[in-house]
Amino acid sequence: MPLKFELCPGRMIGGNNPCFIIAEIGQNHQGDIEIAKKMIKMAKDCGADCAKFQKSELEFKFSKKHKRHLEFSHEQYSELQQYALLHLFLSCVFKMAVEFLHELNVPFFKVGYGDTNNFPYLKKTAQKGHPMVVSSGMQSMETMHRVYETVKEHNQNFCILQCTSAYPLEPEDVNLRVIMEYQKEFPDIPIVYSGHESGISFTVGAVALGAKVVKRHVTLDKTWKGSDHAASLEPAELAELVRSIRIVEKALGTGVKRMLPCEVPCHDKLGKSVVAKTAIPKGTELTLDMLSVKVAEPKGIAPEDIFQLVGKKVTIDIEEDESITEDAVDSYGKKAKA
Ligand SMILES: CC(=O)N[C@H](C=O)[C@@H](O)[C@H](O)[C@H](O)COP(=O)(O)O
Ligand SMILES: C=C(OP(=O)(O)O)C(=O)O
Repeated sequence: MPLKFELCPGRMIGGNNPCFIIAEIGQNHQGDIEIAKKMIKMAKDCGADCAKFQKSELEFKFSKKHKRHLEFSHEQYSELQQYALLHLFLSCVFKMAVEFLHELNVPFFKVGYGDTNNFPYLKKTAQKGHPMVVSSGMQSMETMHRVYETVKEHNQNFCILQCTSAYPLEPEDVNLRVIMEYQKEFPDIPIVYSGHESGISFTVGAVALGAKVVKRHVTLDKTWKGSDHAASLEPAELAELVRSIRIVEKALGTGVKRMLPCEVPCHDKLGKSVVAKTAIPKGTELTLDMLSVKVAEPKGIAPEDIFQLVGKKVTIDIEEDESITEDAVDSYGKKAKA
């Protein structure tokens, strides 16, 4: 079962692939297509991997008067998709939108937390066969198990994201440890983080914990009217988030623990060796109380090998504080170490 899959054409996620960074434009375009285009360009310029919108079919979601001015038409979405200079995808929020987004052929489907436990919708979305990112805001682990089973039956390429549905999100409610719980509960899918906090630190922390995709709301101005702006990143913050994530990814390294070439100067200066605690005449059989560990020149036997010296004879006279080198010990060396 894949821990990695292609979320957008040519862009794998999961495993050691770079974290996929989604700039959520959502409804922060204020219903103005020119602002929407500006935001797509801004997301690209800041280094995000994708700009995301939310497509709702309002008659299925809300009563008649609800914020109609914030919703673009199908034609406008097609125009935006043409405009998009980077991978654009649109989140689907209700049944009819699934059909439209399928027609629009967006690279992947995002299920917002408002629909995560809407199982008929989830199944229908999964059956469309596009890769999926499913939010877990407002849900329980039990529901997320049902979500996993439901989607998995129809679609192997999906990920689940940790999200707390509060704007702006306070540190004590972020619950980044859920990322690790999901990694244990759902080991064959990538885990994702969607943040509604202000600032970038929790999102960077989520990447350090293994989030393979992150999603943050973005805005051109946090003071604009609307519920999401305050929990959104302005361009400079988005750019900083991308920079920080890329640095943290480098810092995550390989996980292989060994002395790295960059540590050699430090080891040359501060690495310790086994030295003689007192003068040791040639032919003496070594005991632990004859040995000490110090920074010494030249380097001698490494401290971790000190016990292997016990019972061995020295082949030369060794002075107090002098390093004990391999050459000075009878039958010491590779064979003794092995
Ligand atoms: C569930 C979902 O879609 N949530 C989205 C993602 O975070 C939000 O952007 C909402 O659309 C937004 O907060 C709603 O704002 P208003 O309360 O102004 O309609
Ligand atoms: C609600 C959404 O996002 P999230 O659940 O990640 O906050 C969305 O993508 O529309």
